[in-house]
Amino acid sequence: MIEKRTPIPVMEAIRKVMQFAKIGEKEFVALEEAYGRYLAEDLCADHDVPPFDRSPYDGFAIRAADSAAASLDHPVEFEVIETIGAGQVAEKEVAPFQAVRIMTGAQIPNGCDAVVMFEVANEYERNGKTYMSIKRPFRPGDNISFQGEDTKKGEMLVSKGTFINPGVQALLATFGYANVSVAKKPKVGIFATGSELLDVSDSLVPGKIRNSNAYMIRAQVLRTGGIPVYFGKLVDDADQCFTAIENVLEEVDMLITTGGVSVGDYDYLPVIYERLGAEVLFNKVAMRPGSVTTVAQKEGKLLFGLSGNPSACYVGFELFVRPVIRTMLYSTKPYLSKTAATLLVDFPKPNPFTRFVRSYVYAQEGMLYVVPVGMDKSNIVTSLAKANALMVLPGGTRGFSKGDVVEVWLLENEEGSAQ
Ligand SMILES: Nc1nc2c(c(=O)[nH]1)N[C@H]1C(S)=C(S)[C@@H](COP(=O)(O)OP(=O)(O)OC[C@H]3O[C@@H](n4cnc5c(N)ncnc54)[C@H](O)[C@@H]3O)O[C@H]1N2
Ligand code: MOO
Ligand SMILES: [Mg+2]
Repeated sequence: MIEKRTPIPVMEAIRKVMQFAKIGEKEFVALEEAYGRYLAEDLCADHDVPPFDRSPYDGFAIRAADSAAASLDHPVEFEVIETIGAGQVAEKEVAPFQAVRIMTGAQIPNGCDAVVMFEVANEYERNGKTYMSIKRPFRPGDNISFQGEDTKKGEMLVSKGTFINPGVQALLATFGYANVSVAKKPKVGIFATGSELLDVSDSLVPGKIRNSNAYMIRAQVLRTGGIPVYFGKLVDDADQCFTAIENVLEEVDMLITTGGVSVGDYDYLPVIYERLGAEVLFNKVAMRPGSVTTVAQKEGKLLFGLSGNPSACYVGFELFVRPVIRTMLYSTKPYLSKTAATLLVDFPKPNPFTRFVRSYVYAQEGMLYVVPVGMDKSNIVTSLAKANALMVLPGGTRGFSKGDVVEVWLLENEEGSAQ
């Protein structure tokens, strides 16, 4: 007699797992290494940006009041007393009807309050001196990039848990973070179980298949921001699996196994959890694929028993492992980003359990559309290559039609979702 398992709703299963999700630790990395990491602290402006009034153009800095009488018929003349480039500061006092030749990015000289672009000035020499004239008045503030106009000292710029993209890198550099406080990447152990598994470089022999889950999961861990630690594959032998798993538990923040979680004669994970003294949080989820997904915890450390079937394994990772990793990376939005899209084909299968259909979402003329990719069975591997989303069809529904608006969870969107 096999043990009877009671499926629990997906959201309840996720909640159970998340009770054991921990906030991670911090570490410092050089700014050059920070791209792709997650901020461990809020980023606040500790000075104004720009830090001084500066010129947004190449031209002449003037005192706007001097230009008040300028017109087409009566140009006003200024003596050009100095030239400054970006990084230089004017040395001379600017008296009435004097100007400083100034380049983009240079600090506005004291007393000046407007910039005249080269294109609207007429520059000439007379008696060994340089002059320029203009034919229209300028107001104070014309063509000035003001101190603090980008951001003011004390403003919160980016919060803890934010993915460091190239824009965040620019901010970190602007505020002088040669070293950046980032979330330490969690170490995620991986075992693939199954006596049928060949190494990637092996030729096919009768009854055996190549181990694809290990490489898929490695990539999913990397995509999520963790460090995959692949311990290799295990044959379906309870003792060997038990010893191997027990030996590595200390080394990792969480452990993923694939395969061996169902009710087959060689599915040893249930026995192994028992021998480890781990508490099984659930061993059946009302979802397809991945209904056999089992999660256990030992002294707060999560053991994810993902299905051996590739699509079920993939979905199990995204639903249960991803939010745990992202929480360790300080994310307040650890779940997959959620949105809605218009279904482009009929999907007549009824859904006794909530179905996560590997799908492709795309935008066209301001609308989002979704199409399932490949065959919707949990042992399918090829559909995964085309999927950029999971279409979520709630349990208890009778099938969906072309034109229906359905929920989709995005697999490759960095933003994430708070629930
Ligand atoms: N009597 C029942 N049989 C099954 C049930 C059930 O409820 N009652 N559930 C089915 C469902 S649903 C799934 S999903 C699978 C889950 O099986 P396991 O998690 O125990 O995984 P295995 O038996 O080890 O393997 C299943 C399948 O996946 C292939 N596999 C395994 N590892 C890999 C790998 N690393 N790379 C690629 N493919 C892998 C394996 O060869 C099998 O074909 O159980 C159903 N049975
Ligand atoms: O767990 Mo199985 O993936 O439901 O197909
Ligand atoms: Mg099995």
